[in-house]
Amino acid sequence: MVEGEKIRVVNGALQVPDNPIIPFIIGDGTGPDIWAAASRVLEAAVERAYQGKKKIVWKEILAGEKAFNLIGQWLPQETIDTIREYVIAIKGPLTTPIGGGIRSLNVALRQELDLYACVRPVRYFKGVPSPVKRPEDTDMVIFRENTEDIYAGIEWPKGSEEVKKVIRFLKDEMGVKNIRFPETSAIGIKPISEEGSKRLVRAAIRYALSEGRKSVTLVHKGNIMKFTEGGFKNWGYEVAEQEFGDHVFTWNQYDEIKERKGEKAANEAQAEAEAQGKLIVKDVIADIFLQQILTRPREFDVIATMNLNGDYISDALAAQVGGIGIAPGANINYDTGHAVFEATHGTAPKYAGLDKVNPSSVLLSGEMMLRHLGWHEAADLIIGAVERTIASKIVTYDFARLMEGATEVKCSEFGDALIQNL
Ligand SMILES: NC(=O)C1=CN([C@@H]2O[C@H](COP(=O)(O)OP(=O)(O)OC[C@H]3O[C@@H](n4cnc5c(N)ncnc54)[C@H](OP(=O)(O)O)[C@@H]3O)[C@@H](O)[C@H]2O)C=CC1
Ligand SMILES: O=C(O)CCC(=O)C(=O)O
Ligand SMILES: [Mg+2]
Repeated sequence: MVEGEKIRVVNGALQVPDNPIIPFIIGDGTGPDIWAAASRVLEAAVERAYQGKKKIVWKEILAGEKAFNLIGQWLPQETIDTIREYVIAIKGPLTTPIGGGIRSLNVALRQELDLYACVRPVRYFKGVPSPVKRPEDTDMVIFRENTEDIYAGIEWPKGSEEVKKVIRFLKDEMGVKNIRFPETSAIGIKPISEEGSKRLVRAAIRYALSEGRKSVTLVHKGNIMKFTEGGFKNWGYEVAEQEFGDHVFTWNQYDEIKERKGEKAANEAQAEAEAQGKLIVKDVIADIFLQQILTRPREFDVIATMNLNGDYISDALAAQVGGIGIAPGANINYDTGHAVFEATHGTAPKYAGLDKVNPSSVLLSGEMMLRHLGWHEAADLIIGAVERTIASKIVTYDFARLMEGATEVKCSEFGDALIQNL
C-alpha cells in the first residue's frame, strides 16, 4: 500500500499535496542505473529543502522489457491509466527495435496521453567539456511537436499488399507520377495539422513570454514540404499574430512592411519591437538552422518545430553543451496538465548494468519536474549540486574522457557526490 496523495488538476491548475504519489517507469538498458542514482538525489534534495514537510512517494509502473518479462505486455493499459490518474510521471528510456518489431513505446505514451509538447531545455553547466568554443552561448529551449509527423507510424513495407494498394491509389486516383521505383518502394505518411501545429507554437510562445525570452524560431523544411512543414510555419505565424497581438513581432509582419514600405521601414519596425521588449517570432529552414546553431547560437532562444526535426535538433544541441548525458526533457499537455518527464537520450544498451553512464539527464528531468510542481527550492538545490560537482571535476566517463584532471566515478558514485554537494 503506497502512502501519499494524488496530484490533481483543479480549474486548469495543478494541486500538489506535500506527499504526492509520482509514478515512475524504470526504463530499459541503463534505465535502472540512472534511476537508482537520480531518484536518490531527488529524494535528498526534497528532504534538504523541506526537512520532511514534503516528500515524493514513488509508485513504480511497468513498461518496456520489465513489463514484457513480468506480464507479457510492453505497455500495459494500467500504466497509461495510472499516469492519466496521477497526472505527473517520470520515466527512464525504453528500447525500440530498428526496422521491425514493436513500435516505439516512448512515442506510444506521448500519443496515448496526448503529451503534445516535448520540452527540452539546452543550457551549459560551467566546466562541462564541449566541442564548441563558447558553449555558454547556447541557451535554448526546444518545443518539439510530439504527436504527429512521421512518428504517427503510418507506413507500409516494400512489396506488401498494403503498399501496392497505396501506390496504385496514388498513381491511378491522385495522378502521382514521380515514385521513382514503385515496385520496390516502402511508403510512409507525414500528417501535420493546423490544430497540432498551433497548440505547439502557442505553448512555445506562452513559455517564451512568461520566461522573458527574446525570440521563438519556427524551424521547418517548408521549401520542400510545402503543405506539411510549410503549413507549420504559416500556422505558427497565424497563432502568433492572432492570439498574441501586441506582445509579438513576427518576420511575417516584417515581410509585409517591407513589401509595402521598403526594407528600411521593416528594419525600423523590428528594432522598435525589440526596444519595446516584444517577443520576436521568426522562422528558419531546418538545414541552415543546424549550421547556425553552431556558428551563431546567441541568435536562437525558444525553438518550435515538428517531431522529426525536434528529435534531430535535441541531440545536436545537447552535443554543444556537453552531450546527451546532460540533456533533460518533459512531455507535456498544457491543456490537461499531464506531463511525463524523461531524458533526451535512449537506453545506451552497451552500458546496461555497468553503473557507468551519466545520470544527469534523468536527474535534470526530475529537476524540471520539481519546478513544474512548484518545488523550486529543491530544484535549485539540484542545479547547485550539479554545478559544484562538475566544478570539482568529479564526473562520469562521458565527461572524464574529455576533461583534464578529472576524477572518473561510477553512475552511483556521481549520485553520492551530488548528494554531498546539495
Ligand atoms: N526516450 C527514449 O526512451 C529514447 C529511447 N531511445 C532508444 O534507445 C535505444 C538506443 O538508442 P541509441 O541510438 O543507441 O541512443 P542512446 O541515446 O541510447 O545512446 C547513444 C550514445 O549516447 C551516449 N549516452 C546515452 N546515454 C548516456 C548517458 N546517460 N550518459 C552518457 N552518455 C550517454 C553514449 O555515447 P558513447 O557511446 O559515446 O559513450 C551512447 O552510446 C534505441 O532502442 C532507441 O530507440 C533513444 C532515444 C530516446
Ligand atoms: O522512441 C524511441 O525509441 C526514440 C525516441 C527519441 O529518440 C526521442 O524521444 O528523442
Ligand atoms: Mg531522440
